[in-house]
Amino acid sequence: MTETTTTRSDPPDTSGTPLLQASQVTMRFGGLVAVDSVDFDVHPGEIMGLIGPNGAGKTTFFNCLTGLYRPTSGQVMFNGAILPPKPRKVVQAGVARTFQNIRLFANMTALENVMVGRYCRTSSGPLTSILRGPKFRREERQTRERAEELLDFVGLSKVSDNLARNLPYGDQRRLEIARALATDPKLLLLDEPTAGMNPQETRQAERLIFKIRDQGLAVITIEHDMRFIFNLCDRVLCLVQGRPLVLGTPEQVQSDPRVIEAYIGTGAEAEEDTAEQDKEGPDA
Ligand SMILES: Nc1ncnc2c1ncn2[C@@H]1O[C@H](COP(=O)(O)OP(=O)(O)OP(=O)(O)O)[C@@H](O)[C@H]1O
Repeated sequence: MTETTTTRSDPPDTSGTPLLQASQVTMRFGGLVAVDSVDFDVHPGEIMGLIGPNGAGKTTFFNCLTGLYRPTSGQVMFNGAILPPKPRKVVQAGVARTFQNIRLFANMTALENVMVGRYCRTSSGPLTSILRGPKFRREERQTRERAEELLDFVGLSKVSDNLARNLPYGDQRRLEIARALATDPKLLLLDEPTAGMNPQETRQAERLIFKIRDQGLAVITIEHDMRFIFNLCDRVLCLVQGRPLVLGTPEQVQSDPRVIEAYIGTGAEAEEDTAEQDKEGPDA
């Protein structure tokens, strides 16, 4: 196994064909353009960050990259082929994701949750499964072994038999990542992986993502915690009102006055909204 690097490494080689390439991706909801002509790419071993104020279109863009939405226009290529428009096929192609709100099977154990992720790679048909034939039993054993390895990888071996709903919040987030990894992805998308975490859990999440990168996976992450994003990512794209504002290294993005303005501007608007609500009273 490769030695784990727990810091940003030298930038990965981006001279080859990107693993994922989004070209002019646009997503409209009626009259609202949630994502507007976005170009974006990610290479194997690269960690990309997606930032932007609330409502900038980050999750909608993620949904376009994972087959949940078919873009209104534009194209997403993954591993040399057009991304299939169905989430299940996207997973089989090698793209896995986690969601902003945790979506575990609450009444299943940690181990069972990870095993579920693995089933997209098994091939036993309904009959073999019902009869519990040799092929089924072999696949079931391999699935369990791989799930145990992944729980160990994310640091959850000790709680493998605990129900997901009884795990602390940070562990539930790591479990979601283990389940996503069980699908054998080449690209992992994380939607606000540290939301609600304390600083210690956030640092743990950072280390885990570096470990995943060190296995050769590409990672794209949405996050509002700028320290996390700028520590972690090789490149960062800032979206504002669905449009790409800046794409560059963390150093370039964090010092770009347009990015600072986009965030401060949103803060000022939020204050205006609060002042307006105060004038109208709580029942308005
Ligand atoms: N299914 C939908 N139907 C209609 N409008 C939508 C839909 N999904 C998102 N939107 C709108 O698209 C815009 C972008 O939303 P999106 O959730 O992608 O932003 P975001 O950057 O992820 O925000 P946040 O940081 O708050 O999660 C918003 O104006 C939102 O209201």
